[in-house]
Amino acid sequence: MPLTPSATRDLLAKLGHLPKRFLGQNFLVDGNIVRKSLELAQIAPGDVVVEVGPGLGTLTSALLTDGAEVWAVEKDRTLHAHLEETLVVEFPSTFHLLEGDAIEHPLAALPADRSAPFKVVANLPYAISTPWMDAVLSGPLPERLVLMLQQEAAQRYSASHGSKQFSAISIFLQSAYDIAPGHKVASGCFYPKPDIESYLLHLVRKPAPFIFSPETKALIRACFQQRRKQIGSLLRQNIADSAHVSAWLAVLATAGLSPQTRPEDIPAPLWTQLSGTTQ
Ligand SMILES: C[S@@+](CC[C@H](N)C(=O)[O-])C[C@H]1O[C@@H](n2cnc3c(N)ncnc32)[C@H](O)[C@@H]1O
Repeated sequence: MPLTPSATRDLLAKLGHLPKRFLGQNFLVDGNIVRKSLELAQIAPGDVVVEVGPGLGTLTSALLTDGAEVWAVEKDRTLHAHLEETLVVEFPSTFHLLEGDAIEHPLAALPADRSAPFKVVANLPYAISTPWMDAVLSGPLPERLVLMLQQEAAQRYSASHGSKQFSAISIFLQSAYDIAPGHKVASGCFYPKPDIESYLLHLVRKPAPFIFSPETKALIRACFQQRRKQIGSLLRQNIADSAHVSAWLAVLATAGLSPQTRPEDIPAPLWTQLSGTTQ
């Protein structure tokens, strides 16, 4: 698989394919980043791995060569066809490739009987990273994820309460995963070079991960859409049952937080307790 900008350019020319910006087609061309991704994911022979957007197959071929069983979903028809003719032929029993959208198939159609345990390794198309992550957090949960992300998304996912980046996705993610400090990745590691900063983030599932119900997720999202408002009025505005509102406020009071607190100042672990009061 191509690992230099010129080899990538040549392969794209051979395929008659121009990288599509709207599909986030910035292909990895740096062997160190590929190795680092596999190392962080602790890939061992026999591991089941989901990949979103295999593209020209750079990460995919390293995963397959290291003995992983890969389930991948690629939206681009030309790239999907190229992989069908190359890696699917080379690894017929360990490479499972789906042509489709990762938002509809966040785990690349990984069957339930192959999903315990599994990992995710992906150089994500940046436009879908948060909706895809949100879909993955509905479970079954990967034990480990190594993700190439836009720096801004990586900061949002790992943000602490009290910061501007702290948001609903920070809460959902941090309630299920421990997030290791990420690595900044230079734009020269991709072809074509992206005009945004990239970050390699590494997430490890918590021993007792918390999955929010769809109703509680919607409520938390509604609170963060008006993040400058006070939690007391946000709860009254979004919950019809006043007993629920009182129960949530009582949990906050136990933690020393008043109804005047803003959503961004409530720590992630408290939101999981608040969630319990609605069930
Ligand atoms: C950043 S590139 C990564 C390519 C390759 N994995 C690499 O590291 O070189 C993102 C890939 O995701 C694919 N893609 C974009 N949107 C997608 C979607 N909604 N579902 C599945 N694949 C998608 C693109 O076609 C592209 O191949």
